[in-house]
Amino acid sequence: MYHILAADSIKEEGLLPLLEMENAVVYRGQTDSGEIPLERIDALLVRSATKVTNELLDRMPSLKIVARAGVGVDNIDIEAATKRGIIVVNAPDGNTISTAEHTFAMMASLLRNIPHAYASVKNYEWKRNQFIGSELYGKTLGIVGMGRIGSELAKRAKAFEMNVRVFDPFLTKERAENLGVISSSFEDVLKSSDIITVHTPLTKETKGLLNWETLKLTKKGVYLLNCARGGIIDEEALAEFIENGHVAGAALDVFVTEPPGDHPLLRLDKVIATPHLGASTREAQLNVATQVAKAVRTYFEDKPVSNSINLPAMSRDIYEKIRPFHQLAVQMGSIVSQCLKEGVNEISVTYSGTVASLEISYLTKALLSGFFKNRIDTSVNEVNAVHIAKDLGIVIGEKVSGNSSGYANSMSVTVKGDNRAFTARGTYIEHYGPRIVNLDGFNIDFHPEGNLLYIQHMDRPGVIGRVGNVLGENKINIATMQVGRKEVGGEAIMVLTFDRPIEDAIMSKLSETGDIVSLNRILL
Ligand SMILES: NC(=O)c1ccc[n+]([C@@H]2O[C@H](COP(=O)([O-])OP(=O)(O)OC[C@H]3O[C@@H](n4cnc5c(N)ncnc54)[C@H](O)[C@@H]3O)[C@@H](O)[C@H]2O)c1
Ligand SMILES: O=C(O)CC[C@@H](O)C(=O)O
Repeated sequence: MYHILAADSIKEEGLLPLLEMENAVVYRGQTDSGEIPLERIDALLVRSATKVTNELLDRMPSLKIVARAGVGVDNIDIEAATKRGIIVVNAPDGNTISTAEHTFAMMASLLRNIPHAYASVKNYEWKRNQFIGSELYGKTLGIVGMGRIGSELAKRAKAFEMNVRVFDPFLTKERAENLGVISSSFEDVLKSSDIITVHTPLTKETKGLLNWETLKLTKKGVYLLNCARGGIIDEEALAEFIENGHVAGAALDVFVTEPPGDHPLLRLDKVIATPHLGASTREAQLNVATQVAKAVRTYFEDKPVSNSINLPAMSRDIYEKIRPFHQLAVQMGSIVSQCLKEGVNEISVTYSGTVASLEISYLTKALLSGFFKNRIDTSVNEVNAVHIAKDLGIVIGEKVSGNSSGYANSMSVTVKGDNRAFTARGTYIEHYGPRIVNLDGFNIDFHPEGNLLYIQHMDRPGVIGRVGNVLGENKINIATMQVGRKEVGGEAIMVLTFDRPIEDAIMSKLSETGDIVSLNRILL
């Protein structure tokens, strides 16, 4: 049974994909209410109120997925989640239109004094001269951050015949042309805009993007808007620039601390504000809740989850192509881990043939998860495998090669330890499934599954028979057996599969049969 917590008043209707699951129980409530069995929760759905901190994650040891019903994930400690192997997903486009419309409404309200005029009329006043505003028509709107919301806002501004200048370091010339906007430098946007609005995520780079220095570059009488995240415009600097008359007014939907309490900006008449309402429409809330509920359900159904923040994005089509190799990668990681029983310093994976054109970084992560599974206590998966490798000081290599050794596709992994290295090569053959075709330089061909025994021995008459005898005497049935050698009379290998694991006592007997170099049980 999966235990799912939907916090932060996520729209109930959107939870339907989860409520319909027979093997899930959905709790509603806050993580700090004391009423939720946090230690049992497998999936956590949040909006912006819940802060998914390292401490909260410590109290949720069963957590596997955090789903943010919205865009910004700055309320989630992604690093801490990733280290624990917790997948983080968001709903990136469900509230785009709502937020763009809200920003537009804020802009119009600000320039036409609507909140102030409304309050005055409600106070039975009729002061028409006091609320003279400005037209949007012909004004230059500077948009900082031309992603989903910035782009939708630009379209609306164009419809109002505004000039749109934008700054986004990742905006291509072609996209700017398609949107009919002028792509400029940040400085140029600051200097030329009558109204500036920010639509970037809150990151180390964007925190205080508009600050004491950059605000000086703006036009006197500029209007500023922040419907993205508190702190992108430095709040203290903004208050000062409004008070000294440089900034004509500001519209804020977001604050560094929410709710902002008795905030200096709220005492200023030229500031209009809403309580983080950008995404607060029925449509957006249904969209984002449905998107994340579907993502969580998909995850529990063991299917690829789109919109993951800490895994490569993958469509269903791409996943279907990668799926067979994914299983092979996990098995290969596990095989090399069990065959080289010592600390490793380096793991290098080489892809060739058809697999090389797929999302190989995902396969490398899968291989690492297979490698670490039997080595460390922490639950390890594609999300945290690279972190774990880094923490252990293991160097990860990943490359594509033109040499697939005659196979349509091939994956090869070499692990280097303090004393020796070990290599395995695998391939996926249509209708046959995954095959291991080389172990430690020996050509072989076996299906990587179940209880295996990997024996390195001298290529001498009688070795195979003696191994068979020991197993037969101990009533162990050999399911399959493959042999490989490099040269006659040199070293050779056997890979045997069984219906049950081989006990320690039998391993000792096998090691004593003569001409055995090494024995390794492999459990896949
Ligand atoms: N007020 C609300 O309720 C509400 C609702 C939704 C989103 N948001 C906020 O709006 C932000 C934008 O949302 P979106 O869906 O458009 O995201 P997005 O990822 O589509 O767009 C963000 C854009 O910012 C650009 N960017 C990043 N760093 C930049 C920098 N230093 N300078 C200029 N541009 C930079 C990126 O290239 C990207 O194009 C979100 O991160 C979220 O914090 C707020
Ligand atoms: O949950 C909300 O209402 C806010 C969402 C918004 O800030 C976002 O980043 O998507």
